[in-house]
Amino acid sequence: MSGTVTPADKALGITCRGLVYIYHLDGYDVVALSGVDIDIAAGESVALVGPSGSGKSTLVALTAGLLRPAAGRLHVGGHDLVKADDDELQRLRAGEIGMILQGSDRNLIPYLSAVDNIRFAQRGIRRRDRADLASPRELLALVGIDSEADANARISQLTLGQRQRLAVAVGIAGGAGLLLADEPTAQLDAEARDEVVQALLAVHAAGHTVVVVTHDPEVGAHMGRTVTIRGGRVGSEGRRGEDFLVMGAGGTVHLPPEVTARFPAGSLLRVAQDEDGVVRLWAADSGLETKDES
Ligand SMILES: Nc1ncnc2c1ncn2[C@@H]1O[C@H](COP(=O)(O)OP(=O)(O)OP(=O)(O)O)[C@@H](O)[C@H]1O
Repeated sequence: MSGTVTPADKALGITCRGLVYIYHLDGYDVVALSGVDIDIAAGESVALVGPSGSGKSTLVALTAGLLRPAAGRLHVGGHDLVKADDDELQRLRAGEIGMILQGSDRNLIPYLSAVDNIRFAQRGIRRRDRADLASPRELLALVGIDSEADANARISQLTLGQRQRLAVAVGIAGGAGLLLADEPTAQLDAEARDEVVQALLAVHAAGHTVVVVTHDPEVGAHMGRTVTIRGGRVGSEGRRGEDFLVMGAGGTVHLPPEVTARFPAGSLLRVAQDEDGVVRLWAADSGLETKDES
């Protein structure tokens, strides 16, 4: 895969502070995100992982401007997505923010060829900016779709893996500095999954920020960082195979389930810091309390 598409100066970072999102259903509300604090630097590659229903898709949909936060702050590059009006959000989605939705049939126009899918994605870009865009064949080469036959094939003639790689190319076709991908390797076998990962890495190497929602540890392992979303918040963060808790705004820390299982909701906890920097946490009514106070 070549790396000819280089918008390094265009990569966009993400900042979320206390981000809240609530789905309103008949008669009741579902709090999908309950205060997400996250910083993703321009040019990073990040996997969002975590249990089903923890809020990963909601977070990327907000970041793509497809949903609007109920509270909190959300910036993508220099854009304030809370304040942006509908026109600005639409412009961002057409150009600066690329999104691969969950489900392989939602990102491509089935009756167009691979090349025409990319051309279609580029039609929304202002004429004067179009000259700066990579050509469809450059974008296809970047994601490993090199042959003339595949470039001109209709979507139905491509394998599922090729379609997902094409969706990656379509995602950045408008010059996006940020590519968001929601479960891009679901339903793929290991070989096709690895090819999609290579396509995402090529896009990242070409200078784009890449954020991938995934349940697949193999996918997460290839990203620079993994962020675990748990119960609508950032639970922990993985770097080079090690998992860390993340200090949130105002000193909030989301403890891992094996720790919270030991402390029922409403438990009173004591916190102490040793001289060597180790922070200890224990229940106020445990034996340790007496021991420590002696
Ligand atoms: N359209 C919707 N209407 C109501 N509730 C929703 C809707 N979409 C998601 N939810 C709820 O919001 C919460 C977060 O869902 P979300 O899809 O963001 O999680 P997720 O981590 O992406 O899950 P998965 O890994 O299964 O895709 C869940 O409780 C889910 O049931």
